[in-house]
Amino acid sequence: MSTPPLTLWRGARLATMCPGAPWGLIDDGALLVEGDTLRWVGAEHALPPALARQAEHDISLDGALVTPGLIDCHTHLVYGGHRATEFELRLQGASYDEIARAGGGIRSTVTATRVATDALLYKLAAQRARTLMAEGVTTIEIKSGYGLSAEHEARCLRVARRLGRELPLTVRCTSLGAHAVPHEYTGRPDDYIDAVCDWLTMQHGEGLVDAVDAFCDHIAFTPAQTRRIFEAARRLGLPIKLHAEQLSNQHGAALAAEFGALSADHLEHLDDAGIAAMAKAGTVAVLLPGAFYFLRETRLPPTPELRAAGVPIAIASDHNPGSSPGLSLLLMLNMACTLFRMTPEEALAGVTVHAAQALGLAQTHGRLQAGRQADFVVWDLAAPNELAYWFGRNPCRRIVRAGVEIEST
Ligand SMILES: O=C(O)CC[C@@H]1NC(=O)NC1=O
Ligand SMILES: [Fe+3]
Repeated sequence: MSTPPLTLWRGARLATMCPGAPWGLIDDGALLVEGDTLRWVGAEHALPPALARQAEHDISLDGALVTPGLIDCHTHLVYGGHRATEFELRLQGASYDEIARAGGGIRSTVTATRVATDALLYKLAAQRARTLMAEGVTTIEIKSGYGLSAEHEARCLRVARRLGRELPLTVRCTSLGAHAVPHEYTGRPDDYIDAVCDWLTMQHGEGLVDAVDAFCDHIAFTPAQTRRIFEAARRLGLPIKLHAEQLSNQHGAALAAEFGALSADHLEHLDDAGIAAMAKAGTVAVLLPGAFYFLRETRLPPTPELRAAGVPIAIASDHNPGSSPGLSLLLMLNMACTLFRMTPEEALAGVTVHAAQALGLAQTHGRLQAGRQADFVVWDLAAPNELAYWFGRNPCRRIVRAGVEIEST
């Protein structure tokens, strides 16, 4: 079998995000790409001449900044309809909780999603994915959670899987049946949890699931109900994640850590016991500044305490129609610094190294390192801290995903 061609990208300022230097920075760097993999990464002067001579393509980047492909590790990209009217109601004083309890919120998007055709759900989700991709996103996690029945949850996961097949994008699918109780199960949450556990087996059998998630909060599911979802996931050998401590402290993060969760997400109400449990389990804290901002939250996630405890912090868009209808992961970098007081380097690690870890991709994605998938972005920027500094500007110049340059849309 013929070996794939080697392409040399030289004259780059590499923010490798590898340990050893801030940003893993290599000023006069080079990448050697073989097929979909990084074959060599380092200072250009150290590149073995014999290896350089094998390159069929030689591209000079004139000192441009290059980072790993960006990873959006928490989205709800597949849904129908929108919630702009709810946005107006909240501006007039209604709370997110009140709207949800009155049957709006997630349930209203479930209604719109169930009546949407597969073709429309795919078209809408693909448009959203391409918007994220235009900013250098090469990996996206996509949750279900707006179908809330065996049929419609599977439909949404199939749409997500199709995005990974048809777009130059790595897609990880997360089953989030325990997002809300659908109207047909009103007053019967435990019966609904039974149904979710049952259809999880079918989804897994069809290859639709990479991880399982739930919404553990006072307006959603209890820790006991969440535990049943986790036990079903464990029986299927599926990793878990959790929407935890977003609106109240249900000690969901500690429960997620008990099950060795890949991540616990939101975390505005996370306490010291939850932080310690996450640190011990190696569970990633996924912070979602878009939801914090859009819901006008005031309680900050405990970033200093997470940092002190050594809990890896990831940042994601949480794109969804109710709490975070934004499609700019770069803006999330700025918000992570401006609102959550993370450093620009922590924010970039949050959408590369730590986001990869939150998706179970810690060995293959998130760093510019030999042996990893060749996902990288060339930026019209000189310094890596500019990525969190500029907002409302897209400085992405060229995107390579799995060794193939993506035509900018
Ligand atoms: O409002 C929605 O449609 C989803 C909101 C989203 N889901 C969740 O569990 N927390 C959130 O912020
Ligand atoms: Fe979410």
